[in-house]
Amino acid sequence: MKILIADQIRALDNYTIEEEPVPSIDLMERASKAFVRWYTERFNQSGKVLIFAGLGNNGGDGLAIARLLDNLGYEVEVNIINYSDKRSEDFEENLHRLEKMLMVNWICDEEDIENALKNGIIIDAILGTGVNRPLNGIIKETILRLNRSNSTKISVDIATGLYTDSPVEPDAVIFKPDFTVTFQLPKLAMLLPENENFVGNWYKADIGLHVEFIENCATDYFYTDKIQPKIRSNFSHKGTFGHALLIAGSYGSIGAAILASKACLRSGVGLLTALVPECGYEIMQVSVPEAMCKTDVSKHTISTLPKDLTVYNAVGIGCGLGKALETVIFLENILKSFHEINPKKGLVLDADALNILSENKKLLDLLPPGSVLTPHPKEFQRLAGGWANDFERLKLLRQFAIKYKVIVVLKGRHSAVALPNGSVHFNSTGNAGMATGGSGDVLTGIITGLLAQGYPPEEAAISGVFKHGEAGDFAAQKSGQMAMIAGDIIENLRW
Ligand SMILES: NC(=O)C1=CN([C@@H]2O[C@H](COP(=O)(O)OP(=O)(O)OC[C@H]3O[C@@H](n4cnc5c(N)ncnc54)[C@H](O)[C@@H]3O)[C@@H](O)[C@H]2O)[C@@H](O)CC1
Ligand SMILES: Nc1ncnc2c1ncn2[C@@H]1O[C@H](COP(=O)(O)OP(=O)(O)O)[C@@H](O)[C@H]1O
Ligand SMILES: [K+]
Repeated sequence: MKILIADQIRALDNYTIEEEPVPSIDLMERASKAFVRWYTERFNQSGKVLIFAGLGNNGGDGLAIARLLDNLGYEVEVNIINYSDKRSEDFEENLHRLEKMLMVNWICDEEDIENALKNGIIIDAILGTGVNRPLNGIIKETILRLNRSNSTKISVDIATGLYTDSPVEPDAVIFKPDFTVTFQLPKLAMLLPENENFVGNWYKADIGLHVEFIENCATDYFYTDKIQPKIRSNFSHKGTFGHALLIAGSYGSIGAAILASKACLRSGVGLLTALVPECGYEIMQVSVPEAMCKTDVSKHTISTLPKDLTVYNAVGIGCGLGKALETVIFLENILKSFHEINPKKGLVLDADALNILSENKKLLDLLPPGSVLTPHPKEFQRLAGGWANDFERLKLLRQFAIKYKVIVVLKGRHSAVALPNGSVHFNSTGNAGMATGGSGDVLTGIITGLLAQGYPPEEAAISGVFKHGEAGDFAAQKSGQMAMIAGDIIENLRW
């Protein structure tokens, strides 16, 4: 699914109005009905609904929502923030329709704000995607006061004051909803960690905007909400699904090799060999009998390039690897020789493999094109330097992927997969229960397994991240986020 910028969304609205065709007031009605559907599935008629509306189309939505909820028997109070003389046509029309049924309150000063605040659910329809400057005056005062309320708060389309696709000023006043119900497409701002408080849990409400227009819109940002794994042929055999090599573990971190190996096996790979330090041999053989195990000459670390690398279809390096000097030399050697092994082979680099790259930046030039790097934010910072805000981080991420022709998975809520063509695919699955040691090792195993089966690296990364999060969601359903551990993600992988 595409993520569009505010100007494109406006053009999409207008195109839908002209081409469907649908009068804009009816499109607003459709959007408001979609919101009301979401609302009535979650909240019953007990208690008040306090709607705070602006004077543009987001405000128009708010007034239509008020009328629809009133029709359904909800006790609705409408407060219009009187911040300007300008009103949109559809706002005026919805005000006209509403005033036949309900009295509205006009908020002009602080006393009006205090009078409007009662017990009830707060719906923010003050400003939407049209916001283009920091809030001030009566809107700012209203938002400051609403944010102090303990009531449940819901934003229509996007929180008032939050920019759709650029950073907000550090001291900006922005509405802080518990929920956002956004129309048709996710907005970029909602996927960035720094905006967490200005988004809450967000939901998408389909309002039937023009599909062909969306298809033709150019964008670098995508949202992965489904993937299509390959079907396994009935006549397939283990040779069909590739042979993966995982190079992982050091003394005290053999568990990382186990987690990555099990995840790789549960992602459909034909054969798996794990290369671990000598101290890991028995642990691996006992814990993961399905994998073959090779050991390094070094007792506690990985130090030496295996001789028969050409056998493998994909190699994953880094989980629990450590940063011993001999391991640094090993990584340099494998990067140097990788293109000779076979340029089509996939390579995944995670954890200490990335930390070694950060501490030896000249090694970055040896990265084989199409490699998959899976840093968490700290690892990415070490690799690429710091940033002032999440939009700048996104820019760095894209620049890094383009410069080194690699795929970078920046992990977290809505992990961002940046491709060498500069596009970024945000993931939809996963939950905070996955914020636990070893979850990243599981992801490395999954992506390595997909690469070994012949998935192109871009697809292996996007699909692997999606399935990893989905398995985390299944695990959380069973044991709850607090109780789940990385091994549960593996147990809940379903393809
Ligand atoms: N155009 C359409 O057909 C549809 C629009 N919809 C709604 O319309 C919203 C966008 O509506 P608008 O483009 O009218 O914009 P808004 O309602 O977000 O804002 C209204 C106007 O306020 C002004 N403004 C911007 N920043 C301000 C600030 N800080 N203080 C005071 N005024 C400020 C701008 O002139 C802006 O156009 C969407 O978020 C969505 O809720 C939906 O009804 C779906 C259909
Ligand atoms: N709040 C969250 N929501 C969704 N996914 C998360 C969240 N926290 C962590 N994850 C996922 O869990 C994994 C953690 O990886 P990482 O930090 O490398 O863990 P480790 O190094 O312990 O293996 C990543 O794939 C990340 O996307
Ligand atoms: K809003």
